[in-house]
Amino acid sequence: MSTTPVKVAVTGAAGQIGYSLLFRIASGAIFGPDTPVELRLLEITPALKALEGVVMELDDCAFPTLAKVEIGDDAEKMFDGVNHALLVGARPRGPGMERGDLLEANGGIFAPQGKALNKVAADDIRVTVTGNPANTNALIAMSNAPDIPQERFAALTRLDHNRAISQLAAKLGVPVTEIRKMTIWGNHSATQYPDLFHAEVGGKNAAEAVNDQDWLANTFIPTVAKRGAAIIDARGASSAASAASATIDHVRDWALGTPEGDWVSMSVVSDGSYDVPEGLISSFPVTVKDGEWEIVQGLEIDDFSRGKIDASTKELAEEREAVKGLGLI
Ligand SMILES: NC(=O)c1ccc[n+]([C@@H]2O[C@H](COP(=O)([O-])OP(=O)(O)OC[C@H]3O[C@@H](n4cnc5c(N)ncnc54)[C@H](O)[C@@H]3O)[C@@H](O)[C@H]2O)c1
Ligand SMILES: O=C(O)C[C@H](O)C(=O)O
Repeated sequence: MSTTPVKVAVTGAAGQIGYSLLFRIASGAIFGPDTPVELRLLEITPALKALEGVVMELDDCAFPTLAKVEIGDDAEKMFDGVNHALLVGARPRGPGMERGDLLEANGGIFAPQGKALNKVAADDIRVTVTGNPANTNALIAMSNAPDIPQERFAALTRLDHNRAISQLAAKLGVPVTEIRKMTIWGNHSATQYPDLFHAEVGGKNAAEAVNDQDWLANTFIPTVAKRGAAIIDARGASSAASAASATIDHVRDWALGTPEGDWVSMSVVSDGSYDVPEGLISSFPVTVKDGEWEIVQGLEIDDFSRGKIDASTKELAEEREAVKGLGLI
């Protein structure tokens, strides 16, 4: 086992997602069995007692890969020297709300956290935002951290990506392992566009394998895009274990690379690729090598897909204007 632990900060560590996420990270699910991790857990002051209980449970697991755990309510202390920051801590939406409705309540969390990361994080810091509205919260954190390269900020659309794979596999009666090159475009919101035209099933085009435009447009896309709301409706609380699992998948692939012949969906800063306005944090198909992501280039975008991508990025542009208005960027 290597001796230098990877330092991973998790915010909102006493919350629902935290309760799934921490144990997976500590058990080596991101960096593997030979890399120790040090956890830095940030919470608001009233949640620190509950967090102490979670740390007692982490201790009781005796994970060989867990080198150290620190907890606290001071972002600058918790983020000091961290290599990965998983920004989960934010209020979840309730029934009848859209994620964008959380902008005012949650946006304010990400400006000071961006500033703290800018000041004290390690030079190789990578920041993943799970807390909603994830894309615009990532934009806020990025905009408040001018010394960290913009490419080091990402928002989570891996849960949507995994949901899309699962729905497609169920429709075609194939294992999820048959599915490659799934893409979520745009915002982690009801306007997101899960794209079957570039996905593959057993090496063949997924839209052709489905051969049912009505299912694709009127069942598949809304089922994936509204899955979060369906879970809130059924569970009375927003997705937690699946969100934690997607966060693990996202950080692992960012750190260790994407598999040959496949790509993943990550919300990253747009360089204008696919006519997504520059500077927005929008979901794209990406490959990762040596810790650096690249947007997959050269995919043909037909009129149907164009309309869907434009609708979602228009919403992201509106969210950007809203947080400008709130003075957060
Ligand atoms: N991107 C995605 O795919 C996805 C999926 C599921 C949930 N989410 C979002 O993740 C967020 C967390 O969800 P949850 O179910 O764990 O919520 P939760 O309410 O159970 O936990 C949130 C935790 O964040 C803490 N917190 C609040 N402000 C903080 C701050 N400034 N610093 C540190 N911690 C702070 C709270 O004390 C709480 O313990 C929500 O915004 C939810 O909507 C995103
Ligand atoms: O839907 C939500 O509000 C939670 C999360 O973003 C999800 O997609 O499950």
